[in-house]
Amino acid sequence: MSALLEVRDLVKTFGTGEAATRVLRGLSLRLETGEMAALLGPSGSGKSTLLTILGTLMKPTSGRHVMLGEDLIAADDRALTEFRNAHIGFVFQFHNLLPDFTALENVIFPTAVREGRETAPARARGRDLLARMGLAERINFPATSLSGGQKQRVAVARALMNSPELVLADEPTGNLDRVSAMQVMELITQINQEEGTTFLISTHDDKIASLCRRQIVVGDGMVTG
Ligand SMILES: Nc1ncnc2c1ncn2[C@@H]1O[C@H](COP(=O)(O)OP(=O)(O)OP(=O)(O)O)[C@@H](O)[C@H]1O
Repeated sequence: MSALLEVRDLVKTFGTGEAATRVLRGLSLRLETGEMAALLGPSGSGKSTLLTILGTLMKPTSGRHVMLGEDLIAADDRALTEFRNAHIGFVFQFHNLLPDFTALENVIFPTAVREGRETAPARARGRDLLARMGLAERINFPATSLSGGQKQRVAVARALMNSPELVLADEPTGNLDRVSAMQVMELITQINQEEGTTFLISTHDDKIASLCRRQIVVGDGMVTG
């Protein structure tokens, strides 16, 4: 395996002066290509902050951040947006689907916006991903008519649309019942194994974490295990 990304000595401080909160305190982490890792740690330990930085949605106060050989600290906003669109997918606890759009429209919408139109290859990729998520029968159903677990599977398909090397998932099963959570994890595992997509999944659930080959524990703003 080779390094997909590495962060070193990450510090993130929110606010200034007496109100300053140092959330990350010199965190270092390396993720190899093809890993499937759980991100664990108590509430407030900095998991979401770390995922936001790894997703290039926010820069750290200081530290190094390299992914696919690119120095993301030096990159400007435009370069970061391009990098993120090409290489990183996101799944959140709340799926954020557009309620009046169908499952397929939700999956291809971000790509269609970026490309300025809906292309036939994008529709084909969207259909294929939804079929792999077990949603072949639901492709043209509006998002509102889907169950919580089905919506989250649409969100996973959306994250995979551009074949990202890295998917960051912030408590993707936090809002699901056990059966739906396991289905989502099975599909993630399958994509990880078949396509070599790297997943970093934050969770409070030990059962979910145990399905990942690696467990990364964050405590007090650093990796503790
Ligand atoms: N934009 C912000 N401004 C100020 N403080 C923030 C901001 N974002 C996060 N924090 C603080 O940083 C700390 C870590 O938050 P973060 O959401 O990263 O933790 P977490 O480990 O993901 O927690 P949880 O498991 O509850 O989701 C918290 O104390 C939070 O209040």
